[in-house]
Amino acid sequence: MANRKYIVGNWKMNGLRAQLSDIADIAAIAANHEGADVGICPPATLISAAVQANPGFAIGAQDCHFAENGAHTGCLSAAMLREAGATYSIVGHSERRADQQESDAEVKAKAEAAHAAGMDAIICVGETEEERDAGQAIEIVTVQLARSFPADASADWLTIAYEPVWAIGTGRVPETSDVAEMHAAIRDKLEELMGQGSDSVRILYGGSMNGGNASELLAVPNVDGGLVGGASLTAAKFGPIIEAAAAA
Ligand SMILES: O=C[C@H](O)COP(=O)(O)O
Repeated sequence: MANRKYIVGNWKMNGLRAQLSDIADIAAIAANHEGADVGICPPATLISAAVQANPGFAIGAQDCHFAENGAHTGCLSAAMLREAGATYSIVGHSERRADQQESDAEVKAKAEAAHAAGMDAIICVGETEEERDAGQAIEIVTVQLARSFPADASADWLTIAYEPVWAIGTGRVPETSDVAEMHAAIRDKLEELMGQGSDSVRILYGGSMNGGNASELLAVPNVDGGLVGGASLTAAKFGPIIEAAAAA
């Protein structure tokens, strides 16, 4: 089933208040391209201001804690982020899986916490270069997905992002045939995990997507959008990706 394309910009640890004007510029481009769904996940410090300045534009969080509250210094609960105005949260990004040793079980609990707080969730999965070279990419990613998969999952609130770790921020992009093979494997796994409705869950590709390669990547079967890092930081770079998604 063809899904409407969904493009999310993940700003990672980039952005001070001075960059709120970039979000406004991106929101304006998105408003002119109604054929695609577009959002930005700025640092948590900018969520509230970004939401207030851009009503109707989808601002998300980059992570949330799995607990409702408690002694977790420096962390933010899903309810806090929802109250700040985030309508969805990325969970399980590979940078967090690596830096914070986040387990699949934690990622699952985070997705469930996001949903319980009234947010949608984008669960990230992806293999390392060593795992791909060893021919294990599909096994690694589908097992990661199954173990990170939340209870009561529904396309109404769940999105999956496939991000090969070796393609993130490197300028390297997999062959489209490899992207197609992986997205088909994720689609099959979703059907196994969810049954009916699984074909409506959008599967994003992430890893060095830019204005030059977005059209080709978005044309791959089962690629329902993109999770974009570096090329989402300015309207000049993100605009062409939004245009490609709206035209896809
Ligand atoms: O969350 C976004 C991804 O990690 C992709 O980042 P990138 O577009 O800078 O490669």
